[in-house]
Amino acid sequence: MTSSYIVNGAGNGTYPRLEIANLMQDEYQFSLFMQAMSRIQSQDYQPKPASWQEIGGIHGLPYTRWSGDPQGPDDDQDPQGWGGYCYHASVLFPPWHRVLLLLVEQAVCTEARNIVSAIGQNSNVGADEQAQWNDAATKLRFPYWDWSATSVQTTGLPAIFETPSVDVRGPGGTKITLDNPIRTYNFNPIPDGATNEDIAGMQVNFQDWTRTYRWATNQGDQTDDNVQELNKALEDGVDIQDVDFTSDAKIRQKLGRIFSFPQSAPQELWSTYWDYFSNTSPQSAAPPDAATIAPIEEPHNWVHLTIGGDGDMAFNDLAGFDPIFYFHHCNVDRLYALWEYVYPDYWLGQGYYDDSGNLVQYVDPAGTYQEVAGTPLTESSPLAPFRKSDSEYWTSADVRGLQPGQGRNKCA
Ligand SMILES: N[C@@H](Cc1ccc(O)cc1)C(=O)O
Repeated sequence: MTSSYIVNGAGNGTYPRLEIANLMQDEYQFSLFMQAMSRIQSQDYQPKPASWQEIGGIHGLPYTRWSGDPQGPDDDQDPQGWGGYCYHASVLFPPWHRVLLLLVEQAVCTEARNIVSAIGQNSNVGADEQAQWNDAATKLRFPYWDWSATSVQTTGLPAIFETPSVDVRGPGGTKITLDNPIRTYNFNPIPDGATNEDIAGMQVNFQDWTRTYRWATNQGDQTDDNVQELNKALEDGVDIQDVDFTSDAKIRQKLGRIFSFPQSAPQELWSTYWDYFSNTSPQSAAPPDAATIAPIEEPHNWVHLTIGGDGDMAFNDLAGFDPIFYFHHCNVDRLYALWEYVYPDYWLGQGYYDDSGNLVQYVDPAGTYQEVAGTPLTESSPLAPFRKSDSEYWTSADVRGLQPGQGRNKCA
């Protein structure tokens, strides 16, 4: 049997994830990041579990096993329910996506180190320059896009996400021109199960579209991103039939409410507050301030819709293929880390307390590829398909918190 692809993050010590604009200031890191992204998106990239096609396919479609977990089940365990691996509307929403980010970061940083090793063979590269590349490969982390910055209201989506080609620094002062790997992903192949449909009067053609789109313009061969419409949605919001593409100002306002939790709630409400922070469909009874707090998942959903329009990011099934998904989730993960720092006690643990003081377990609301709906969820539930060893999956407890003593947080 082929072995599992063990997820252990970027490696090489602890370095900050940078905002995309800051990453671009570092020519060496930015070059390695963009080259590594291009390479993992190429056809037949090896190792296969670290290829974009495979990583992108974990979240939603295709409803098949990720090649990094060959010991996982062969089939969708709950064909009536959700068929991807991701958790939404669930207490596991923040930690599951945290581990997905460890995987994509590992794939990119590993490839960046491969690029730097090859530079080491290049006789036009002197010792000083080699040291710069080595340093960049050590420090590189997956960048985030701060959609919560006020500048987004006026400048919209940063241009780097839309420019068709990008020049980066090559070895020995050369220039490398890349098809921009963070603008779109070219499917290889289009995921099984992708459909063409009419959604709120917008025709989406996922079964035919050979690449990811944001606010896809028209159809057939003419399809492209409609950045103007995307930016209009970010700046002012757009309503199409019943779908609300929320403006960035409203998204930011909603985000503020995730930091309006009470500072020191009684212990029996700790898990309830996690429930009301982590997801849009809490299972515990509403705490006293339910009307003023908000879950991180909600502004997160709005960003998906506003960036995607009638394109991939707006659909759980396909969002994971658009490169911007991971910049968005890196920002969500950053906000989640800040929240953990402010509210270190609030945590799902083993469940919540009901009115009679009984401990009640959360359950998986929708099922996943690996799990049937109704399965109990605790801090020890496996976050499939991510393995921390051949015999164990990562758990939420493993990736909990920034405070000393919380979780085991061993990801360097
Ligand atoms: N389905 C979410 C938005 C969303 C889209 C894609 C995702 O991966 C996640 C969330 C909503 O309608 O609010």
